[in-house]
Amino acid sequence: MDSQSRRERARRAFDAMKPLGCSKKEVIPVLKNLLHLFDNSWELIEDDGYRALANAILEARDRPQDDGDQEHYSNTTRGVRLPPEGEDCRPRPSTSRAIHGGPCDLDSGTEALRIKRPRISATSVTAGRSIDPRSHASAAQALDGPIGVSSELNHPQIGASTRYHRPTADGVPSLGNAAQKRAIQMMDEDFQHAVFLREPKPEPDTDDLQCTAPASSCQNAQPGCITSHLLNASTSDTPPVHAPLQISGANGRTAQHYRRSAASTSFVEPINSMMKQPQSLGNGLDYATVMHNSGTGSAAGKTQEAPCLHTIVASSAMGEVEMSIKCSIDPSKFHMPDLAAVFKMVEEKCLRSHKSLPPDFSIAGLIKQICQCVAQLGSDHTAEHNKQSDASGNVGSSQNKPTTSTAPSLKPIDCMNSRSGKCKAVEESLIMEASENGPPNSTTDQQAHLALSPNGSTHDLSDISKGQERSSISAVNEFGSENCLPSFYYIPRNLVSQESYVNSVETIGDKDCCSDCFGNCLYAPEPCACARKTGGEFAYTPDGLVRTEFLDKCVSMNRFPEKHNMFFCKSCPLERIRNEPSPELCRGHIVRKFIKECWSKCGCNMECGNRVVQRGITCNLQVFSTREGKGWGLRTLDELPKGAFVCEYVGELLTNTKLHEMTTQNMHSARYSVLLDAGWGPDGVLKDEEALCLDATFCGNVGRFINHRCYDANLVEIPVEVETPDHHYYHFAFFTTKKVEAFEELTWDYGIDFDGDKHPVKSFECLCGSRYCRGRKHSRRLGKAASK
Ligand SMILES: C[S@@+](CC[C@H](N)C(=O)[O-])C[C@H]1O[C@@H](n2cnc3c(N)ncnc32)[C@H](O)[C@@H]1O
Repeated sequence: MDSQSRRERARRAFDAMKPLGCSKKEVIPVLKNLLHLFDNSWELIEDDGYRALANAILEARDRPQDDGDQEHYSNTTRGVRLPPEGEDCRPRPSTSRAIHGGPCDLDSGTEALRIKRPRISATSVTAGRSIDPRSHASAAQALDGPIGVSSELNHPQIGASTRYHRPTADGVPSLGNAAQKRAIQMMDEDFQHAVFLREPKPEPDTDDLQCTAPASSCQNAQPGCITSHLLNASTSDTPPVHAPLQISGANGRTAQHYRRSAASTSFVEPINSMMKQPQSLGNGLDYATVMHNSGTGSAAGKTQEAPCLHTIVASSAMGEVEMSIKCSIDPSKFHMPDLAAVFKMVEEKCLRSHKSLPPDFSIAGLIKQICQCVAQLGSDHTAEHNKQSDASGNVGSSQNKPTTSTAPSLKPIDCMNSRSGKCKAVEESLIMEASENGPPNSTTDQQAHLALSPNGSTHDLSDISKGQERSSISAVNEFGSENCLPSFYYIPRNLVSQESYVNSVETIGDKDCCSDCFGNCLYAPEPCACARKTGGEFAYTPDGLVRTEFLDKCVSMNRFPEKHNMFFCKSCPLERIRNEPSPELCRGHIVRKFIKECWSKCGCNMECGNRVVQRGITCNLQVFSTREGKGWGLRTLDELPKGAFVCEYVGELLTNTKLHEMTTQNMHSARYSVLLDAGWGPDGVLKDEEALCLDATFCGNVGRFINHRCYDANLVEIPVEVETPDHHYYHFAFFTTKKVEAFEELTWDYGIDFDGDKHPVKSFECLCGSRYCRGRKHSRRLGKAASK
C-alpha cells in the first residue's frame, strides 16, 4: 500500500473516531499499536466501522497508567482490547456486544457488575454504515479461543444486550463445539437485536458532534429534531447515552435498532462540547441542551438525517431510569425552552394558585402538559401568536384568537380550520376527527372520536364527561364551523379551593336540615325543615320539576330585575376589586329565591324528591357547533318539560378578587365565569373571600357551553343550597323555563349589560336571534356611532 492510501485510511480512521470525542493525538498511538498487532491489516481495523479501533481507544482510556497488569486486563467485559505487547490475541469478531474469547477475556460476572459506564461498540461510530452480520459470524468462526457466552446480565446503564461472561472455575470461559456454534449463532442474532452503547466523554475538540440518528429514529421524525441533554447536578458523570444504528440484516434490509432503555426506545446522543453549561433549575436538577445535526463526523456513509432535540428531564438516583422529552419540530421555528420555565408553566397550568387539582388529574396528563408546554414555549410560532394575542383574552371559537404570552397555558387555544389546511400550528397537536371525518348533520358517526385539546386534555367526543355523568354527553361539529372543543377538564362537581371561604357540613345546624325525616320528604304529611326556605312548600313537584309558581318568579327576576328586590352593597366587592381611588356605587344584586335541598344531615334518602340537583344530569345532552357563529352550544336530545333540571354551571370556586387578578393579567377572559351574588345581603360588609364566582375556564362541565339568549331563554338559573346554609356558595342550577323540544339549543340570559363595560362577563356581539335581543341593538348602535 502506498503512503498516500495509508494516509487516506488513517484520515478516515481519525474521522471515524471524532464523533466519539477522540482526538487525533489519542487515536495515533492506538492505531499504530493495532496496525502492529494486525500485521498492518487495515481491513481488520476498519472492519465494522472501526470497531476494533474504538474499543482499543476506550480500553486505553480506561487502563490505569500502570497498566500492563494482567488482572486489570482480564477484568473488563467489554469490547476488543489491546493485549499486552507480545501476547497473541487476534482480533475479536466484531459484534454488537462483547463476545470474548481466549485468554483476553477472563471476565468474571461479579466484576462485570462493577462496570458502570457503557462502552462504545464500533457500530456506534459508523454513522449509517451498514454492518453485515455474516462477516462477524465468519470472524467468530475464525476464533481459535473458546467463546464465553453464559449467563446474561443486563446492566441497566449498559443496555439490555450487554452480555457478561461467567468464567469457568479457572477463570477461563470455555465452550464446546456446540456452544461455539450457539455463540456464533447468537452473534448473528445480536445483529438483529443489536443495541449499541456510547461513551459520553466530552472532548473539547469535537464540537461538531452530530446526531447519528437516522431521520426515522425520531418517532414521528420530521426534519429538524434537535437533541438536548439534562444533567443531574449530583453526578459529575454524563448520564449514559444510547445510540441508534443501522444494521443490515442477513437479508440486506436495513433495520433501525436502539439500545433499549428503561424508559423508552428513544436515544440520547453524547453531547460533548456542544453541551451547554448545566443550568440550575433550583430544584437539584441541572440540565444542558444541545443541538444535534444529522449524520456524523464519519467520512464514510455520511447521511443527511434529522437532528433531534432530546432533553432528559428527570432521572432516578443512579441514572438508570430516565425520562426525557424529544422534540421533533422544525428548528428554525423552535428552540429548546428553559426547563425551569416549562415546569413553572406546567405548575401554573395544573396547580395554579388555587392549590386544587381537578378530580381527573393524572400523571399521564401532567406529562402531556409538559410536552405541550415545551412545544408552546419553544415555538417561535407560538411566541409570535402570543405576542399578537388579544389583550381582551377573548378566545371565542369563532374568533380564533391565540393565547397570550404571559400565560399561554392558562387560556384555551382555538385552532384554525384544518379543512382549509390552515390548522398546522404547534398547539395543533390536536385532532378534531369529528370535524374532519364526520359528514355534516351526522351525529352518531362522529362519536367515539378523541379530540385532543391544545392543553393536552383529551375529549372523548362520544362522552366529553368521560363517564362522570349519569348519561353520556356527546359533542358534534354539525355545521363544521368549529374545529376543536375548547381545552378544559371536565368536572361534574364544583372545585372548592381553600382560598374561597365556604362553610361545609359542620355548619349545617338542626334547623337547616330534617334529621327526623325518613324516606322521601315530599310524601311526609308536613313539609320538613328543608322546605322552610321555599316558603314552607317544596320547590319540586313529585316529578322532580320546579313548581311553576316558583319557577315563574325566578324567570321574572331574571327578565325584570328592577321589579324585584335588589340589594345594594355599601361597599361592593365588585367595585372594591377594581381598586379605583373613588369606587363606584354598587349596581345592585338581585335578591333571588333559593331552593334548599335535603342533604347528608337529613334523615331522608337519595330517593327523596327534595334532592334533584345533587343527583346530577339525568337528561341527554349534546354539545354542538352552532350555526350562527356563537361557537359551541348545548342542546337537549330529549323533549324536556317546563321546570326540568338540566345541569349545573360547574367550575372552580374562586374569589372575585382572584378572577379579577387573572383577568387583568390576561390569564383569563372571564368568559366562562358566573357570579355567585344571589345570597349577597344585608349582613354587614361582604368580605372579599366571601364574594365568590364559579369559573369554568379550565375545569367545568357542560354548563360552560350554554350560550346566551336575551330575555326569552329556555333556561333559568336558580340558586340551590345543598352542602351549606351559607349563601355565599351555592349551586348554580339551570331549569327549563318552558317546554323544550328535542334538539333545541339550551340558552340562558347571562344578564349581560351590553351597554356597560363593568359586567364580569365580557360583552360580545349577540347572535342569540331573539326578537328582544339587547346585544344586537347594541351592535347596531355601535355601527351607527362608528359611521358618525
Ligand atoms: C360560556 S361561553 C358559551 C360557550 C361558547 N359558545 C363556546 O364555544 O365555548 C360564552 C361565550 O360564548 C359566546 N356566546 C354565547 N352566547 C352568545 C350569543 N348569543 N351570541 C354570540 N356569542 C355568544 C361568546 O363568545 C361568549 O363569550
